[in-house]
Amino acid sequence: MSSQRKTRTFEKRMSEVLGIRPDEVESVFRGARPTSIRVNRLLDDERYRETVEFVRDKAPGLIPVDWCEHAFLWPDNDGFDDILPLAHEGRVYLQNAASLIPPVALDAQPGDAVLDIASAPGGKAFHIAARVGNDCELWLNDSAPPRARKLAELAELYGVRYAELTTHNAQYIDKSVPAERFDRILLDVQCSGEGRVNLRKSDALRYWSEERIEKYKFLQAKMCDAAYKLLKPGGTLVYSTCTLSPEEDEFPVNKVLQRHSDLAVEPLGFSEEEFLPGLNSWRGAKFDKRLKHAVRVMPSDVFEGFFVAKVTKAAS
Ligand SMILES: C[S@@+](CC[C@H](N)C(=O)[O-])C[C@H]1O[C@@H](n2cnc3c(N)ncnc32)[C@H](O)[C@@H]1O
Repeated sequence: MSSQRKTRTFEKRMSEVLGIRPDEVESVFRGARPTSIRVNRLLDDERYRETVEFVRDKAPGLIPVDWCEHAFLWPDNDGFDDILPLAHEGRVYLQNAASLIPPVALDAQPGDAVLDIASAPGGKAFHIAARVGNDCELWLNDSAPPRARKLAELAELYGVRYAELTTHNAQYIDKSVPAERFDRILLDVQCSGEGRVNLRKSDALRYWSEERIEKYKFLQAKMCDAAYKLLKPGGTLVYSTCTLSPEEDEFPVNKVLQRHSDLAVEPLGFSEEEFLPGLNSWRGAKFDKRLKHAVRVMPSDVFEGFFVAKVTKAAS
């Protein structure tokens, strides 16, 4: 497909998904989304305080995130060169603010058994560990061995303790890991990445296609089903993507809701103006009404496009 035709296909799809005109899509997907800063709460108290003071001094435009402790929006990314070395020392984690949502939604508690099924490079897993001061039994998994090795290095840098690091394929992970083992599971899957598309770049859609979306859709549904089996009764599963196509967002969650009657979709409990409810239909497919509690993050000057659903399993 020519790149112009691909761009038109993308614009048409995103205009339908976001409820905007095709000619408005370019302005939504026009830009570099700034990184946010999460100060690593696993640092000792003094180093933590020093780090907060340093970043606030070098980046006076920081805005604390009211639903996420130790994190700041950084709209202008002013002072970036001063702050970047802190990331190389494990003192801050730099990522788009949308990536702060899943660990907060997961809300792991001290002592929980937690599995992050697609962990690398580790931003969300490290955030989960930091929220409970390493007081959880954290299992990390990523099917790509080189990425898993990097994850192990970064976990050490950020002072994150984990119980296991495995390289299972998420869609079959239930064959290797005991059933009903975890209180909390994060499934932050590989996706078509539409939330990160910057249409100003000539190769922005190089890896994007509707065929790829169809392929991911079935894989992601299998991953959700495998994750369901590993979740304890009373446990919480957070499913997230950095994409906006309903095939990769509502569809896999809808499938797992259809298959298992003991699941519910919970509201996240915090919000931003970019947070929109999950869809209840898409191109003829109807979704479970409870998916309105899922959150689609509209791309903005702060957030990348993102999707998060918080699913709970009834206690037995
Ligand atoms: C969106 S990234 C995860 C980002 C990570 N959660 C974080 O916060 O840093 C998706 C990850 O899934 C891994 N992956 C891809 N296919 C997989 C599969 N079938 N099973 C498990 N992991 C997979 C990729 O190697 C990649 O690291």
